[in-house]
Amino acid sequence: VSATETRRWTLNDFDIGKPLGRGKFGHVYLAREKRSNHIVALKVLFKSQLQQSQVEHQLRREVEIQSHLRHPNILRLYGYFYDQKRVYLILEYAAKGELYKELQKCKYFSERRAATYVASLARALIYCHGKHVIHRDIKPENLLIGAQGELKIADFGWSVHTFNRRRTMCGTLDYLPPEMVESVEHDASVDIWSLGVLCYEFLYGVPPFEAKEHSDTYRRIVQVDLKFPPKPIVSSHAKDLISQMLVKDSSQRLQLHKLLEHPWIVQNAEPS
Ligand SMILES: COc1ccc(C(=O)Nc2ccccc2)cc1NC(=O)CCSCc1cnc2[nH]ccc2c1
Repeated sequence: VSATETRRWTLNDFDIGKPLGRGKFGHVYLAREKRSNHIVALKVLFKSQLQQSQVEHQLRREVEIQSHLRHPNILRLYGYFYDQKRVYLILEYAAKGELYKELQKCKYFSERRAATYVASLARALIYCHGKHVIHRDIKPENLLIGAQGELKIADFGWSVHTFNRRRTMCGTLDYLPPEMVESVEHDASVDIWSLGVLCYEFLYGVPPFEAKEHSDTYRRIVQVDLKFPPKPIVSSHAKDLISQMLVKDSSQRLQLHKLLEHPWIVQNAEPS
């Protein structure tokens, strides 16, 4: 299923399997490309809904962004096609499923598992930033697990090229950094903040600024009200790394390449 093939895909090229999930704009199915027997995820989007939500341009831009991204920790978009009523995205299938389900099952991850995931996400984000793409939506719901247990950033519903930064609010508040919650200009350092929130949630099972009311979460984010509970026991290296990422002044946040040299990552992440 090489994306370079400029062939016109049609539905007849695929055997459709079980539903994998339901997104806002449509359903996702397991599918097998008939000639290669390659297993993929086929996302079906209804043109009517895309038009209603005026996201066709965003989808086009996203397909454009995705077609240039090739990284082991970024879910591939192999290609797309459409018919009268629907647009079909041919996506990589992540055999071990959704990360947030795994996190719910384990409550929280070991330091080795958390560090391995954080390191692979850091490498994927360094790669994206190198291509002037900031992701801005790094949260458990947007992460999948590949057949070898590797993490895949899977949803580019909100990725933008840095030159046209948008300020629309996306997803839950929990993962947004102060500059987005206060909707001021932002840059690639938003991904470092979100990675810090994710690292905290991997280790404690809950995001750091969680609160009952949106207004309380908002206040805890802008005040960077960061607290480390006594349980589960987490190493001081891990807390030090999180404290260097969840910094209000985006210019003072730990740089992603520095993260890969942090003692907690060096001592705990599996070699890639
Ligand atoms: C690169 O990825 C994507 C690229 C684009 C879009 C998208 O919909 N863009 C959009 C739509 C409308 C308007 C504007 C933009 C979505 C994804 N990614 C997913 O949807 C992830 C889960 S579907 C795949 C998949 C794989 N492997 C699995 N294993 C278990 C479940 C599962 C599920």
